[in-house]
Amino acid sequence: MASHLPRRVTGLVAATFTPLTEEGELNLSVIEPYINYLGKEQDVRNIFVNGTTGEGMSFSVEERKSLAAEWCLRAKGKMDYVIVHVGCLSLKDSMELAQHAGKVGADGIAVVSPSFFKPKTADALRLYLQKVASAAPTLPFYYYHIPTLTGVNLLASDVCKGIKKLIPSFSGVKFTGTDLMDFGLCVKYSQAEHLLLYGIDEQLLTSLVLGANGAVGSLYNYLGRHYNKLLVAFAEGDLDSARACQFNVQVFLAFASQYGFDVALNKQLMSDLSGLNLGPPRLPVIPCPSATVATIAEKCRQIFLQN
Ligand SMILES: CC(=O)N[C@H](C=O)[C@@H](O)[C@H](O)[C@H](O)CO
Ligand SMILES: CC(=O)C(=O)O
Repeated sequence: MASHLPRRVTGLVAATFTPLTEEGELNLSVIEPYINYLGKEQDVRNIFVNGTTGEGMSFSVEERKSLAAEWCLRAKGKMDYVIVHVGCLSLKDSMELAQHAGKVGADGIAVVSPSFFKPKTADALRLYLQKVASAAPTLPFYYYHIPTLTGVNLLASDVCKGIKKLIPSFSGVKFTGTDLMDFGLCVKYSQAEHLLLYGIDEQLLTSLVLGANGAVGSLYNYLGRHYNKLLVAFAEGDLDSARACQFNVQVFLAFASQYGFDVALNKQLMSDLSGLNLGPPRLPVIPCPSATVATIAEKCRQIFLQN
């Protein structure tokens, strides 16, 4: 086991989309240019793969392994930190993916709660997370809290209680929720021991005030540079500029929401804005009409190229 402390992830973490061919198969060849784009064009040095944005739950264990291996391989020397999401409905599948993530060189793993049979108590969820973590005991472990998608409404601050004793590799929470009291309690109880990564990009600024250590989200794929300005402004105490950055994102998302902003639209928007060909989403998600994507991409350029 390494004698040094695990490196800490800070700043922006792009939750990557999964590149597919027109036929809906993995398109691994896009991963290397994707990583180059994030580094060079967006100044983003951390990635979170196979999560919500990456439609991770829609892929088979084998596909998820291929993706994790390729992202880790191509990220070497270019990204500072790769977190692989390994949550599944089956505990055994998650354990297999956790072990695999360690073998291919991930810097950390994250796990959502199972969402068909749901844990009824924080205790039950902690025991589940402990099992997954035990398959890769030296890999930094993150709990991924996303109640709107899992339907598991346990407070993250309850899940984190005493978790370090159960999971020695516990390193933090990816908190994708709007309950800022729960988020605040996570920060308070962590006592700076583990990280709080916030996951609702449109209200990142609020989480920074409460002590977020970093941000994981889909918008950092194409608005990384913009969000880096927000982080700098906040760090310098320039709240007017930080708010202006955040409000621009809110104006943009309010516009995009009128068209039903979802992972399909988001992925197609990324293809349009980056020039990468990420392909369609996987069923049951349905692609968005290209005219709609073009309208939203245009709005995005209008807002963010001027500011
Ligand atoms: C539900 C979902 O996908 N949440 C993402 C992260 O967890 C966010 O990055 C959102 O995509 C983003 O905040 C836009 O709503
Ligand atoms: C957005 C996000 O954090 C995820 O894709 O899981």
